[in-house]
Amino acid sequence: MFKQVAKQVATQAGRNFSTTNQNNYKVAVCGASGGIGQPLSLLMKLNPLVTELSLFDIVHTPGVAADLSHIDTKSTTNGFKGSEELDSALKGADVVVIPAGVPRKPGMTRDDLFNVNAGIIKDISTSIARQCPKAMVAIITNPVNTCVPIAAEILKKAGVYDPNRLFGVSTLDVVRARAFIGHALNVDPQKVEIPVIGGHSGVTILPILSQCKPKYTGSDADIQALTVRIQEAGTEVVKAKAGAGSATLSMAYAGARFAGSLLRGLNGEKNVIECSYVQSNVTEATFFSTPLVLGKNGIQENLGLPKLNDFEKKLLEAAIPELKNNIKKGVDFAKN
Ligand SMILES: NC(=O)C1=CN([C@@H]2O[C@H](COP(=O)(O)OP(=O)(O)OC[C@H]3O[C@@H](n4cnc5c(N)ncnc54)[C@H](O)[C@@H]3O)[C@@H](O)[C@H]2O)C=CC1
Ligand SMILES: O=C([O-])CC(=O)C(=O)O
Repeated sequence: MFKQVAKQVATQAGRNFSTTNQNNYKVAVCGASGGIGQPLSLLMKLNPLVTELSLFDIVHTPGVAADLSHIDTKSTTNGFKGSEELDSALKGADVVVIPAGVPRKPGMTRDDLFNVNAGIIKDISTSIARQCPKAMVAIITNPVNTCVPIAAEILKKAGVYDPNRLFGVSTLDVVRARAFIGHALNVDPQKVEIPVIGGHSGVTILPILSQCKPKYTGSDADIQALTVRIQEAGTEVVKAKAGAGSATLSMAYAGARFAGSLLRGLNGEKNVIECSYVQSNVTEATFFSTPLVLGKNGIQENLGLPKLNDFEKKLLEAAIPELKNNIKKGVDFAKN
């Protein structure tokens, strides 16, 4: 009877669920009081798969948690403040989303954030290894290209690293590509499908416009300009915010979409596909974003490189050395 009802609900929702759904997950947000953290936590509070929302930051989390806890959704919300409460915040989490750390100001590169943010990722990863070694970990903190290898090394040192459960969040690049293409083609951006592969900074961001659906019909000059706009979209926001930080609201949306996809995969939904920056043997770079099928154990299948045209092959060639440097910097930091 229960199975029948569950199947009916799944069919009504138009989704392909298995009938062994758990439907109750603990999500921890680290950096929950920040420009991304607050709206991201709000969106996670609205996710029906979440039953426990754990908010960690070094400031303000009691207030953020009290505020969100008055929303009439089923999840409980708890705030944890300061490094001494990090372990409690992460204990038993199924998904950990990390937007902790400093953002860019005009004139800075993402790599300029390394000195502050590398240590933050190291500390949070160390606690993850102790408190929720099986969690899906989604790193938003920049430089993503370097922070993900740092987390991998820390988890390796603790003997709990599972490359299928560690993700760099590059979803905002896909979200932006869909927005820009949708508006250029005058179609609903939600109907646009486009892989954005590589990493998450400048030339390492590779929008594969040749594989866009519906077909992107711009001229070669349009393709060149749109590619650069997607690669530099973060800087566009940093400049527009004029010293008040970088993308927060669009990132919260993108982060909630990615965390939501991790939860849907965990919950047995089929065909959940996202691009994300993960350990990879698809190219010479040992971390690389490609489309992934997400499932109960994280990455179920890496769908590999989409078909590339000559222009995109050149973009890939330019990205690899930069990515390799970014990755080495993270590995060296964590090893020493
Ligand atoms: N992956 C992506 O596509 C994007 C990444 N980002 C990155 O996300 C990060 C956060 O950006 P914003 O929210 O705008 O910054 P923010 O400064 O508004 O918030 C950061 C939060 O992290 C907290 N924090 C600092 N140290 C911490 C620690 N040790 N543990 C826990 N929390 C700590 C701060 O108290 C603050 O509440 C930045 O590194 C930024 O570059 C931003 C946009 C897009
Ligand atoms: O540009 C930044 O510093 C923040 C970021 O990663 C983005 O908006 O893509």
